[in-house]
Amino acid sequence: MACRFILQNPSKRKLLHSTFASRSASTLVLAEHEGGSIKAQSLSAVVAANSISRDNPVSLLLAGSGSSLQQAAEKAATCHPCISQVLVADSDKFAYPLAEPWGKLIQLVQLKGGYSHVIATSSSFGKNILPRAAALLDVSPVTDVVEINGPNQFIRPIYAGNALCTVRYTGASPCMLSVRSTSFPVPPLGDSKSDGASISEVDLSTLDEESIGKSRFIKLSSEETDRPDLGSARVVVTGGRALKSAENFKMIEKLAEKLGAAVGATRAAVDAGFVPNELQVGQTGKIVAPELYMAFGVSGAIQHLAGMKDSKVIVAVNKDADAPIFQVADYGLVGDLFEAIPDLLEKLPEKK
Ligand SMILES: Cc1cc2nc3c(=O)[nH]c(=O)nc-3n(C[C@H](O)[C@H](O)[C@H](O)COP(=O)(O)OP(=O)(O)OC[C@H]3O[C@@H](n4cnc5c(N)ncnc54)[C@H](O)[C@@H]3O)c2cc1C
Repeated sequence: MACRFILQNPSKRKLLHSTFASRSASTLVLAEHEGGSIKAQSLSAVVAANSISRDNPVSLLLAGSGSSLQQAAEKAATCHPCISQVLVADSDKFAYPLAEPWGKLIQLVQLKGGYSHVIATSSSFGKNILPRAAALLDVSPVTDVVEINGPNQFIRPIYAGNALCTVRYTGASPCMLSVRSTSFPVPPLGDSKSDGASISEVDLSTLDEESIGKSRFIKLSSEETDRPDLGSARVVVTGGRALKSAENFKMIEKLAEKLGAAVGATRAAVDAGFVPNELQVGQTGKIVAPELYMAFGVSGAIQHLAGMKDSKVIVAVNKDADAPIFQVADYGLVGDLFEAIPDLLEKLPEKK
């Protein structure tokens, strides 16, 4: 499969972009930050950027407002030797990741910096922002990349992860990519031997209210939890429809608590109202690849496997010996989860 473009006005495009093949690589990474630090997923995007070519200066774009943005920028400047500069867009307009202002920001930064590649993670942030920025830049993004083989060749899953497709990007610059963070291991923070990248403010004077768009942030509803983030947890405990009720699903939560794990769910469990949508793992949920994935009462439908089959060790408990989950499981127990989970809870030590 090749990415091709239908150019409505090719001469106009030439003003904005040099052709992809003629440029040496330089990459803009769109980074997310929280509590004064870069999110681990964004560090995966840096690792991905670094694998495009050896000589590939990486610029990190951070946007938001307040002191936590500046803290994140300072940490980002030393977090990986390939980062040559950190660009900071400090404005209330970027306090929340709305696609409209972010799209305009990326367009502004790209037109000034002329990057060959723009990379974000395939998180809800990247999925929201990248397509709008790509439309503004008149290019077609390559999404869900799991492997990078040079500046214009990428591997991405298709058919719910049942096949891998090699994409040769033949379009104009920038080549915009969203990458699966689970496929690009995160380096430890602060292990850079370099003195640190330069930090510069993005000149936002040309971004007026009108160009920013009409969307407004209203509110964010999120659950306060001490549990690790599902997308980056080392251990995930998932429950399926077999749990039967939200009350029973609490067993999964208790087990996760004892193991210091994140909680996951199948779509059937989410649709039945046992847990909120943000816990769904799979094709239309989160993609995870923890060191240990434990699945209780999960059949292993193809759409669920698409979100977890790259986990290092998979443990499945299902009373049906023919359940497809056992085809990907490293350890399987044919049995009743209503016996297995209480047994585990009893035998596991209390979390300190
Ligand atoms: C376009 C599309 C996108 C989708 N996206 C997703 C997605 O992102 N994520 C996702 O998960 N699904 C997704 N689905 C749905 C998917 O096809 C399955 O329907 C869903 O994953 C099934 O969830 P489940 O395994 O919990 O339920 P079921 O398939 O009903 O399986 C329940 C399992 O529990 C076992 N069981 C029952 N009782 C017990 C017990 N007491 N002890 C132990 N085992 C027991 C049964 O043997 C069975 O294997 C999608 C579907 C479509 C069409």
